[in-house]
Amino acid sequence: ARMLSRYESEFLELSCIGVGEFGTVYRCVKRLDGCMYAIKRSRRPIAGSANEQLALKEVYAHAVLGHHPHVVRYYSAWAEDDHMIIQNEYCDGGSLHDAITEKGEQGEFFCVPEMSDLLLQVSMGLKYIHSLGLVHLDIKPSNIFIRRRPSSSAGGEGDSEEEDESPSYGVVYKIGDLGHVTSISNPRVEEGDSRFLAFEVLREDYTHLPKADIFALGLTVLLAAGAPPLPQNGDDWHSLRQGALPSLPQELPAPFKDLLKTLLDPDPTTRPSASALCRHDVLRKERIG
Ligand SMILES: Cn1cc(CCO)c2c3c(c(-c4ccccc4Cl)cc21)C(=O)NC3=O
Repeated sequence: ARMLSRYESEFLELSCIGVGEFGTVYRCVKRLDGCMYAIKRSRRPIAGSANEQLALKEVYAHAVLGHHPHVVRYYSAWAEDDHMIIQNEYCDGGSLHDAITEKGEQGEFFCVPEMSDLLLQVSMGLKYIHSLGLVHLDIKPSNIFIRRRPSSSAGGEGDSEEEDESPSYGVVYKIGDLGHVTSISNPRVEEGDSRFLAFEVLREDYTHLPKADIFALGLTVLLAAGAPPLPQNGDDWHSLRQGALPSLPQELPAPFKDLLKTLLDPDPTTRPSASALCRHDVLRKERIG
């Protein structure tokens, strides 16, 4: 009988939750601990190819990034049967892209408190990534995953983190897909999705890379606000990078709209850092009493 692969012997595959050129993602139960994991299986990249670099960056980044409540947790990675396999935390709430699409189908979109919650949580994740000298470079709704915080859970992520772990909507956002992560100081930039790409990165100006993540986060929040799908190129692509906000199906209060404009400022130095966003009073949850 053929030797069972580690994947087959250690995990029970429950369902396929994503297919792309990156590979296939499955929802699995680990037989030993009975916990659920998201496992991505991709063809082993050609030795020495750009894809191999991307695959290695992802695992290196996860190894360095350790544990944070707003970064998808990494458990293991290995190669077998000509495949690369990475075992990550399973986020049961789908991606932010799914959430935006579902709302859009009902003619709904995120309200300002929900967008503030999203912006604050992802800023905390970016603050952590940037504090370790790394940048994500592919921030977008389909790379932000959701955990629906169980109302009264025994487990859940370690509440020991210093960050405020009491999400107002019972939703926890986590930054995932670290395939484009690179070092701030000596960057090897593999451009992410062009719809979220900051103009200065297209021009290969890598002097403010953390601000490229902030720009992509600004466009991500715009989509949550109900903005139409983003252009991949052309005049609309450029006008979004000259400070013009697209028309939104809701009137945003000035303080929030102005904050969003600073995230999308053509000048990266004007955009707030992730750390500044975490302290921003527009995002502070007013404490009751
Ligand atoms: C398509 N897709 C759907 C999901 C579940 C959302 O409810 C998902 C996850 C991940 C990933 C993922 C992304 C990039 C690299 C590795 C993985 Cl496992 C992809 C996912 C991941 O790392 N954790 C996930 O939950």
